Amino acid sequence: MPADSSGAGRGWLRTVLLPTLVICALAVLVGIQAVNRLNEVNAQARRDAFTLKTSEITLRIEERFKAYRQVLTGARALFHASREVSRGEWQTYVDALRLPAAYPGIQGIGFAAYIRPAELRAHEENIRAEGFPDYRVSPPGPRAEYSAIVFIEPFDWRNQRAFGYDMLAEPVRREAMMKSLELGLPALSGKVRLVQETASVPQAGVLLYLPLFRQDAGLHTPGLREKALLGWIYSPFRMGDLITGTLDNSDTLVRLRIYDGHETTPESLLYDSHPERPTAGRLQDKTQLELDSRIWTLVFDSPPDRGGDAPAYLEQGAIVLICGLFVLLAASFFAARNRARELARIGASLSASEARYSTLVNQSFEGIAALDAGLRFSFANPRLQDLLEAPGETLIGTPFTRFWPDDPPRVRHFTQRLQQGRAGTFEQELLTRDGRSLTVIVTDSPRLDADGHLQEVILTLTDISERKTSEERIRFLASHDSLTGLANRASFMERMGDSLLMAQRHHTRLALLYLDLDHFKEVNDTLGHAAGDLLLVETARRMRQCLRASDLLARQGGDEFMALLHDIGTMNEAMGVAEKIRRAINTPYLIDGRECRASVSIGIALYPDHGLNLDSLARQADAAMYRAKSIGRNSAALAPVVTSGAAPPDSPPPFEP
Ligand SMILES: Nc1nc2c(ncn2[C@@H]2O[C@H](COP(=O)(O)OP(=O)(O)OP(=O)(O)O)[C@@H](O)[C@H]2O)c(=O)[nH]1
Repeated sequence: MPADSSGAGRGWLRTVLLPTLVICALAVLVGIQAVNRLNEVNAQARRDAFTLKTSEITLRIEERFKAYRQVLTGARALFHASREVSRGEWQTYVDALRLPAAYPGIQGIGFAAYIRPAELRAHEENIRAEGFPDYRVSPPGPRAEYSAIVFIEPFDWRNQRAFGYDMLAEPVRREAMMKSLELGLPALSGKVRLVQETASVPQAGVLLYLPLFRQDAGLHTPGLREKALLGWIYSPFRMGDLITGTLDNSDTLVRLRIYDGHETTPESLLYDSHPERPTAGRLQDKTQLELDSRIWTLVFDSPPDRGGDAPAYLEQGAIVLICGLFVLLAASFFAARNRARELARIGASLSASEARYSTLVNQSFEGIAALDAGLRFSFANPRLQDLLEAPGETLIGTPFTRFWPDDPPRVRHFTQRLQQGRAGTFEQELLTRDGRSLTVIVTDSPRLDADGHLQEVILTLTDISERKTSEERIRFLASHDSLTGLANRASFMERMGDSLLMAQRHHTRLALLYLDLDHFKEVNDTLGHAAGDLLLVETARRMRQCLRASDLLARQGGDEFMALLHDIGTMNEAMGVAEKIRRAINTPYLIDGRECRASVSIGIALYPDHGLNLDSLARQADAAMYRAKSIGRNSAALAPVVTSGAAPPDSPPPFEP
């Protein structure tokens, strides 16, 4: 992996993944806490609702018994009101109570008379005399005391099964009856099978007894109460009917089991609302209810779980979803923040880079420009504007080649090369807006689009005008005399070599002139060196004027000059040119406002008359010049004619002015 991509990867881990994982972990913790808390709250709410429901049911059973007790108390009042209660009155009273509708579960209201053994026979005869010839107290057999159900309304077939039944003969009933007698209060029996019970699935039964005493008897001791006892007003209850009638629809979801006493054994089970439920509910409540001297244990079980608590799971799911969304939001937030930071960093880097390049471009000593696809300026840095002497606003949109000298083939080649996307570097002469010429090195870099079309060209222009001038100057100085501008000796000799070759080929005559100013030292000494220079320049100019354009003139050094005359016909012709020069030099000068005079001594050597090569001709001309000096200066002298190897024409004597 490249270093920068691994660096970017580490940055992403640090700025996006890590904080997202932290948020994720926090979200999971918070989510777990929230789910746990929600579960606790839900469980507590269920517990509270369950407890409320069980309290409600307990209270309802208690209230129901209060009402039944009231019924018995009402019946006792009937006895007290009419000293002797007839069977008809009893029936009327019970009918008025509308038992099935108003008191569900109650099997009837009865009266069981208390019978001492001595009264048993009379009792049975009295009842038989009322129209029940088969009446007898059951079960039969001698006992210490008897009771017998004499009234039981409604007197239907079921209750008639209990008619004459001695409840004292049965221990459970007896216990309740004796308890009520002992206390003088209502007493509830334990679990019994009612005499009236005939169902194949019998319900457990209980009976509620209220003792009835003679009205005017003292009752403050058990003995007095026993003496005054007439019997018991009582009600038999079928537990199933009793409790089912007590509960409403919402109660039936709860499993209620009622046990007689403190034990919760199958034997003591009085009622089970849902015997089909094998297991205990998630919530269970147990409470003890004291009802008329009897303890009932009520066991409540919550409804069984049916695939969980849907609303709670929905809420937990919502919390998990919110946590997930929170994590996603956090991840996208950190990623977006990272992207924004990266963009800001790139933006800052681009700005810095742009500022850097802008400075470089604007301060560059090179001309820098951008051209559009039509090779028109779209940008030009200040240096280029200076070079072309054109401000930016006039430059933008102007074709680059407009600054070129008229050269259509060169412009065409340049354009084609760039359109092909080929970069190049070349030297180009430019004409500024003001017409000044300058030489630049152009480096171009074209940029093509994906389809290969030219989009832009970046140009760099380096002004080499000064360098070119210097080079030309150096080249010039290498071959010329700097004071007079004439060719120097080396250059002269080189060109003279060429001239000799031409003369050989074309059989023409050349004349080499050595010219030395006379007494030039005195000029320097009297007028000064600068004046001497001016005189040298002027003498050189006058010499040049005396020559044809094709003739060569050079300064050998000091006050010595050389001239090469081409196509010389005769020696006199050469002498004529020398004389012309002599006279021109001898014409007075005005140097620094002062008139002065000069003269020159000239030696002449002809090709091929006086020599066939450079050296011999130079020697001959030099010697002739010294001869001219020696004969008095301000004159020209011809070299002596050489007889061998040359074709000497006429050989004139030294020329005298
Ligand atoms: N002003 C000036 N003087 C120069 C230059 N080059 C050489 N000279 C002087 O020119 C003089 C040349 O002297 P010569 O040729 O030796 O002697 P002359 O005085 O000309 O006398 P003759 O040649 O014998 O007539 C010297 O005094 C040099 O110093 C120059 O470039 N400028």
